[in-house]
Amino acid sequence: MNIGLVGSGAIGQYLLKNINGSSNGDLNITSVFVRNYDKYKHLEKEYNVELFTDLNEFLAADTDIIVEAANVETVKALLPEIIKEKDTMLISIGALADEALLKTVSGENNKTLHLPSGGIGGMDLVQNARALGNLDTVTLTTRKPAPSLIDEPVDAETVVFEGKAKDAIDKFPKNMNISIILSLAGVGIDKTNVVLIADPKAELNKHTINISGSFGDAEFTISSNPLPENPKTSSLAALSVYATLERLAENVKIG
Ligand SMILES: NC(=O)C1=CN([C@@H]2O[C@H](COP(=O)(O)OP(=O)(O)OC[C@H]3O[C@@H](n4cnc5c(N)ncnc54)[C@H](OP(=O)(O)O)[C@@H]3O)[C@@H](O)[C@H]2O)C=CC1
Ligand SMILES: O=C([O-])CC(=O)C(=O)O
Repeated sequence: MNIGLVGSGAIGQYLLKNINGSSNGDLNITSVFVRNYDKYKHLEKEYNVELFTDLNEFLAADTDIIVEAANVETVKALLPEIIKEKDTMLISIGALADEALLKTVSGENNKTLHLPSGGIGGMDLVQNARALGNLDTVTLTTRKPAPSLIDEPVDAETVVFEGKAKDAIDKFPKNMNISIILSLAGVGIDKTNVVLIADPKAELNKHTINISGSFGDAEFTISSNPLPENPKTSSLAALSVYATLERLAENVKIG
């Protein structure tokens, strides 16, 4: 499978290293879309990829899927064009809090949009629980090392946001993409509760999800190492893109 990558930061380079940098079955990143050619031209030789700065040329290249690992703004700007041409996988899922964009990309003539579970998991469970409309409450509590969330130092753990997912992603677009995948799987951006805690003692990104409905209730916690290249981002987020790509080719589907 030929992959076109948008964004070459912590997640993008993790994918390049683990897909092109190892002898890896069917996956191959062949094209990379960047906004600054000089900054990333070293990737061409390092990973045997072609760099593009023109979106039309990038989309015309021989790729089976586009994988985005850039940011929410880039998704808002580029996704409507990309999804007309190619199956696409997003990690900056927060862009889909924009209901007009979500409607545009869900259009009939579009290609398939894949949304990995990113820094969290259990999205199968959440979707099962809401299947007959009987999911009542969903709450995400995220605790991260304080510098990932706020610039000013704090001595004690501090709640920096408490409210609904639609406002969480507006205030923390680099940390709250998970609140939007959880909303899409569950009860929507207006009903999904979010608590965000900056913890000066934390070393891991810790996400606890509580749901309740007619099935019963569930609570699960993910503690993930931050990626060294971007500590805001959990290593599980990069793994989730990689593993979702691998699963595309499988004909036994789990979950
Ligand atoms: N869904 C989830 O669970 C999670 C989502 N994320 C999200 O994933 C995204 C990527 O994360 P991460 O790799 O850590 O971020 P980084 O900041 O490390 O990398 C972002 C990359 O995107 C590039 N980029 C930005 N704008 C554009 C553009 N217009 N065109 C092409 N490339 C662009 C940047 O290039 P440049 O050097 O030019 O700025 C950089 O290479 C972020 O939005 C992050 O918030 C992260 C963790 C979990
Ligand atoms: O990786 C994480 O822990 C979550 C994250 O940054 C996001 O959802 O934007």
